[in-house]
Amino acid sequence: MFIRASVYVRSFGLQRRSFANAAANFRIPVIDFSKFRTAQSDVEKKETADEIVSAFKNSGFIYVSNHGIPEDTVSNVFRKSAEFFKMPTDVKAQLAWEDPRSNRGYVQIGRERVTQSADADEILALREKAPDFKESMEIGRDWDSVWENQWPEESDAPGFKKTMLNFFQTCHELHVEMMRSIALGLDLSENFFDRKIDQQCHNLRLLSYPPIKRALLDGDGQARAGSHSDYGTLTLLFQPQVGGLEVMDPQTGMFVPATPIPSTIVINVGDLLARWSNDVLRSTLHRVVSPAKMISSAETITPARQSIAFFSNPNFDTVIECLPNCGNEARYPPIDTKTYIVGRLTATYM
Ligand SMILES: O=C(O)CCC(=O)C(=O)O
Ligand SMILES: [Fe+2]
Repeated sequence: MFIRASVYVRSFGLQRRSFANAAANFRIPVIDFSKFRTAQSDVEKKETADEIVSAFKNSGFIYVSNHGIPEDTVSNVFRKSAEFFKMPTDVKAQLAWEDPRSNRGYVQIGRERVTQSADADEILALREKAPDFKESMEIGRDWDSVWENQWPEESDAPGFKKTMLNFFQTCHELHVEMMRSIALGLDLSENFFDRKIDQQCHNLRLLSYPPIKRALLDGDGQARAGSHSDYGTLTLLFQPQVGGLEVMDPQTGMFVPATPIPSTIVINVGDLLARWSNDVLRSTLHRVVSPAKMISSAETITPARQSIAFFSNPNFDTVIECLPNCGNEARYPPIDTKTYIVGRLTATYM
């Protein structure tokens, strides 16, 4: 099954215009992952793996249904996340994100400006002019020998830590299965990635986008999250019903809404997996803007939005170099995961 991309796209000035034909070929397919997990034969497994890899080659994004994470689990994580962000600002500020090598803690509105730019001055100018209008809480593996998570007091956020740690593990397990499907889809052995991704060097990000005047959000260059690609291997994105996520159609360069589909997870390829695959798999630009559907034409406030992103990474010491079956000539020199990820984070935070 394929979802038709909406006919609405935005120019950078964020006015809506209709490009029905131009956007018509862009598809984010819905993949039924139970067909992979419960496949009766290798042939059956490979069929789903091929579907996934084909989508990652084309759009870089898929919706995954029957992913195995119970709805209750996801709604509980959303609930605990909402409780966290409701804590007083000074309590959250004590948990502040401090170091890109740790990438853990609370990030207040305006500290991050995601962008494709690698130029420090340009990023600073963007951040001053139009910071991302969001706050986030970043959580890493809890047993790291150097970096500690910034947990709130149990009395301030009851059950928060336990919920998030369980969810971290759940997402890790799904990501391992996904990477197995990618291995098969690239004609590698199913367990090719297993030992390279087993140290859980991931980042669970809780996101909260406060209500904001639509006119402000639609201002020049302003967004809830500016146009960017993700850094790691795969991002598992749990979207709310409030829309706003848009994905760039690589053929036309236009952004199209990735309309929320209940019970699915949006999964996209990050830059490191694109690099690992010698650009066979696509890391696609995306952003979060005010949702396309207005409650009424008189609506002036964009409703609050919450989302949960699990950014999965290879082990920090895994060297990323051109995978087998991904072309004869490597486009990029080898790089270890830690150098790459910490470098990207250093550029986007202040
Ligand atoms: O909130 C969302 O839906 C997407 C967020 C995102 O793309 C990111 O944090 O990298
Ligand atoms: Fe993203």
